[in-house]
Amino acid sequence: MAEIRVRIDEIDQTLIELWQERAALSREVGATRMASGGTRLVLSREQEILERFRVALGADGTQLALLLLRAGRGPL
Ligand SMILES: O=C(O)C(=O)C[C@]1(C(=O)O)C=C[C@@H](O)C=C1
Repeated sequence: MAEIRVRIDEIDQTLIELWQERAALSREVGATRMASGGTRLVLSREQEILERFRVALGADGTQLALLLLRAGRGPL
């Protein structure tokens, strides 16, 4: 049981780091696009991402993807 908890904690730490990395990359892409006159959001891309998470994880995947997208773009 202790061993399993060690692995769970490792996974959680990786998830936290990936979350932070994704949010930073998302902000970078958004800033680059806006600097060249583009839009802040790309809804077709967001749909693709939502669909990928939904197919892989079901309804929870959709909720997770919504949170990921929100973390990258900040408040609307
Ligand atoms: O892929 C992009 O073009 C992004 O800007 C990244 C991202 C994302 O976080 O996945 C963020 C905002 C856009 O609306 C779509 C996707």
